[in-house]
Amino acid sequence: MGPKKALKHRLSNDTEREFGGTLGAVCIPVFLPLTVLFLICVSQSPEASVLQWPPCLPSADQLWDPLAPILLLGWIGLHVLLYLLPLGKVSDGLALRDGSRLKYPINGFHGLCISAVLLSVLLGLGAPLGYLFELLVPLAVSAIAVSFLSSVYLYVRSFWAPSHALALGGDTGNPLYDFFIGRELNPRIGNFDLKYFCELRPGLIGWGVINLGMLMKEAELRGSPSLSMILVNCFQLLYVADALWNEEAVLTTMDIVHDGFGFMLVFGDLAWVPFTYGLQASFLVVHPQSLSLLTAAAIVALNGAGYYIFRKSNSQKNQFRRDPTHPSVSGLETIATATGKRLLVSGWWGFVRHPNYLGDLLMALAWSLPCGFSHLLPYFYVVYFTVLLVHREARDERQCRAKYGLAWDAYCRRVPYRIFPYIY
Ligand SMILES: NC(=O)C1=CN([C@@H]2O[C@H](COP(=O)(O)OP(=O)(O)OC[C@H]3O[C@@H](n4cnc5c(N)ncnc54)[C@H](OP(=O)(O)O)[C@@H]3O)[C@@H](O)[C@H]2O)C=CC1
Ligand SMILES: CC(C)CCC[C@@H](C)[C@H]1CC=C2C3=C(CC[C@@]21C)[C@@]1(C)CC[C@H](O)C(C)(C)[C@@H]1CC3
Repeated sequence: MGPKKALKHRLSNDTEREFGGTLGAVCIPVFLPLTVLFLICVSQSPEASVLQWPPCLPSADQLWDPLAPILLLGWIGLHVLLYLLPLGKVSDGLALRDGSRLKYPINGFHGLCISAVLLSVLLGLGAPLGYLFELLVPLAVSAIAVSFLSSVYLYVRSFWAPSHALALGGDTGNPLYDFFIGRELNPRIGNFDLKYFCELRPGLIGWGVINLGMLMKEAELRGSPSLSMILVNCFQLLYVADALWNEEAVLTTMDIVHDGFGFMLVFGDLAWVPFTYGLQASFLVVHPQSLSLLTAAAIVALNGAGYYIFRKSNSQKNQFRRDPTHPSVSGLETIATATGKRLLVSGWWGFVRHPNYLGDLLMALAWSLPCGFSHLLPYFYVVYFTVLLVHREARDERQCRAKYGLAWDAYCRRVPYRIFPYIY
């Protein structure tokens, strides 16, 4: 067997399959879109019960509104234009397997600001943003349809990509699994990077706009937005703005460096994030909560603590990976690995092995608490996110052990807890 054939053979047979392998790849694309529709429906129903039987699902006539695909495609089109604007700097991604580095525009925050200005103009002209509440289900249906169509396009075009441009785990030869997990690592049309574009722009900023729509709806119904709604909007907008302000850091995340671009990420970016991450806001439209100033202050403090840990730890690692001699990280204790890269064992990364996940989870809790304790639905994000991050931590751990071998074991002995100190 020639070396090329041998590599293909190894990838088809030995590649460890993620997310339950073929079964997961068949079930997730059916189950998760239904979950999105179910959760929106529950959040808008008077009972808001996730345990209700039969489960709450929108009726056929609620699924479609011709305005939804127009708004969605217009929104994506706007962000394509904003991505192409020659604003901000251009940054290099990490080195690819063939040694080359791709170039990425760092202008997502400009995109957010321009979207905010356009939205303010529309609101000034009397655009009924609160109508997004009624449009949520048809918009989600359109986003799901766009995710499926885009994933088919990505799968088909990946057969024209050279083998070094494929994700290591995405070329197993099983069409269902490869469609789901993504074959091509960095699919591009010219210089336009499809994965990088979807990761931070239409879905993430769309999430902020949907939240604002829920706030306007609440103001329409009750005269003014509630303190709970304001907190949820501010916390989640801070998260979105932070991601775009630190856009360059996304170039070193697992999604960009390691994962192929297939259904999982396309759907995650375009449908899952905008329509499930802000469920607290649509819940609050129908289920108003009263919040004392003291409770609100405690929740703000929790979100602040979570944000501080999340931001500081992500920035520390990013700085260390980009320039380990920088004064802010040069004094930290590290251990050497056989790859030449070093691992931090003091500072945030000496506290637990994933301090950034800890901060993210504290914020997730702070986003749900303004909704009170009467229903489970607002806590969906905390539960889902805990599962996602525990699973993600295990994937990362496997990859780091394969990459760093004994040095990774030494790091684990030195920093025994993964996410929660003394617990996990
Ligand atoms: N809101 C959401 O839905 C989601 C949010 N997130 C957030 O995204 C952020 C990024 O997360 P993610 O991409 O999963 O991974 P991380 O940013 O945690 O990166 C993991 C990588 O960091 C490097 N690393 C690990 N330990 C050390 C160390 N001690 N010293 C130096 N480098 C180390 C390794 O890569 P290498 O050594 O190769 O550099 C490892 O593969 C997190 O804050 C997370 O909470 C993530 C998923 C979903
Ligand atoms: C559909 C499945 C259940 C799972 C899909 C997972 C995706 C939704 C997430 C995988 C990694 C993500 C990241 C962010 C959003 C969610 C997805 C796409 C992120 C952009 C959120 C903002 C953060 O600041 C970040 C660090 C930039 C995140 C990067 C990872």
